Amino acid sequence: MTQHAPADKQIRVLQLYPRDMNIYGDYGNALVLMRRIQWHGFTPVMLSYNPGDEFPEAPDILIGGGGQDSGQDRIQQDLLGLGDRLRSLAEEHTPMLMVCGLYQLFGHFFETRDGSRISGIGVLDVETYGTDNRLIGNVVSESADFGRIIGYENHSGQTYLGPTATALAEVVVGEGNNQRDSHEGARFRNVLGSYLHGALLPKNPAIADFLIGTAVERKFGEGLGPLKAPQSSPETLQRLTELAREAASARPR
Ligand SMILES: NC(=O)CC[C@H](N)C(=O)O
Repeated sequence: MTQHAPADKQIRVLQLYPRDMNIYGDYGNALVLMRRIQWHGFTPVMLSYNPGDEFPEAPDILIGGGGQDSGQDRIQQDLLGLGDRLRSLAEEHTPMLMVCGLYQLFGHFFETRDGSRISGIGVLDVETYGTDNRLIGNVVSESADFGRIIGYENHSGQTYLGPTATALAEVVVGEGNNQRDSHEGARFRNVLGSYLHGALLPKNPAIADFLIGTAVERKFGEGLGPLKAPQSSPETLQRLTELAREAASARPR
């Protein structure tokens, strides 16, 4: 079986700020994308961007993870410098997944508990306020676009959607964006923001395939075929995913 697609069929995945923004298993999202891109018959290319780097050309998918408030503070200036470029990519329907700390900074701002503001780039119409309450534990949520989304939250910031934001999902178990409404995450075009780590994509392959399928459609004008994993049947992969989802859903918070 051919495991490698021709080099011209590359899908370029760009990880934003992996040095500072990459906790609670977020790197697993990058690994899942690499593997599934290959299983879908394309060549994955992993790129990283840290403060001061040259921004890689033509990324097809962007991902970003969570971090401490101090990490968010460290990347703030650099991220603001990328604002125009990232807003254009979002407007052009580039698929992106931003988790927790970078979800907050893809919004307008994160106001920490001491009242200082870490500015965001406003791709998503959301605002975040630090609180004394840390929201921790597994989350089960329902999304119109992706079905049941399961993950793990750990944040003290609480996020509120503005008038032009759409929630990614509604929480069934856990807290999600905040303790007042039941929203989890946000979506603008193909940009998904979510509080869920764990990592998110191993337990939610529907979201991984949305990111990959959107990238493939935009770049090559074709849809995704069936998954071809060299060592496992699709049924085995499905079963492993289900076991992980069941285990996470059954754990107490
Ligand atoms: N897990 C995270 O990314 C946390 C983000 C932010 N520092 C908060 O506590 O809200």
